[in-house]
Amino acid sequence: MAAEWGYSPTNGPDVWARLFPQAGGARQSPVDICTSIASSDSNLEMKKLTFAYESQSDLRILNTGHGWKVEAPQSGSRLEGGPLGEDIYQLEQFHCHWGETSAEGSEHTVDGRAYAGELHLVHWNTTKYQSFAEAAQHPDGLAVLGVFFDVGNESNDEIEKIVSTLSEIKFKGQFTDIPDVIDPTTFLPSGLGYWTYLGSLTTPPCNECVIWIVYKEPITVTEEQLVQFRCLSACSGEAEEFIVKNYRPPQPLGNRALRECNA
Ligand SMILES: Cc1ccn(O)c(=O)c1
Ligand SMILES: [Zn+2]
Repeated sequence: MAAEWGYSPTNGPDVWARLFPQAGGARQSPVDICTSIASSDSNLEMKKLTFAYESQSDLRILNTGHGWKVEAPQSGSRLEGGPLGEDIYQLEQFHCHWGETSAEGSEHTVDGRAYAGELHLVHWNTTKYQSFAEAAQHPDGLAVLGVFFDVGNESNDEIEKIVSTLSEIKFKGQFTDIPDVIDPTTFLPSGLGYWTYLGSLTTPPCNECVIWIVYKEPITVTEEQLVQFRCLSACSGEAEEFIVKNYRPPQPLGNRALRECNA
């Protein structure tokens, strides 16, 4: 039975490549965003990144054993423009990465600085591919919007809708429906400037199929909300092994272009 990957010293990011060869590739994510080498590109300003999401209720949230994930296949959603060429990408799911304390937790870092967490809105290329699974096999198959979390005093109402369900999915494999209406647009910061580069999934099998779009401006969550994330269990049974961290550290950017758009 393949060893279960995770984030501990014996099954974490340092050893993923043994079981998942792509994890050792040259186009891996996350990366440290070195702002001094980010190049602005007028094409990104001209072809504005646009998104349109539906508000949905009864979305299913599950405990994957590596965190929470909201399944949000939205045939009516559209992410296009910016670095996405002529293709239209559709929302599939969103989830989050966090750390043991709020001093860490994001996957991407900015000039070496980590944020307290990072939300990923995962989309797939419906112009070229017939399914999410097929898209994940191609270099332009997925587009992931990354949004950093800063810790502040105001609770994030949309994140609170997620937090309020976590007691029902304490154990790996459990799922429930989020009764509240979720509007993914509310997860996005007010300032829409972003960095973009070609990368990968940040969890095994680490397919090199993602066009990353990481917003510069963080959104705010509270420490209490992050504490609730850390109470999820990585196990399905009684043995409680809390998911206190589920972020992959930055990988080499290599000779990849890092572009920015100050929308
Ligand atoms: C599809 C996928 C899987 C894992 N992660 O972390 C992502 O951000 C996207
Ligand atoms: Zn992710």
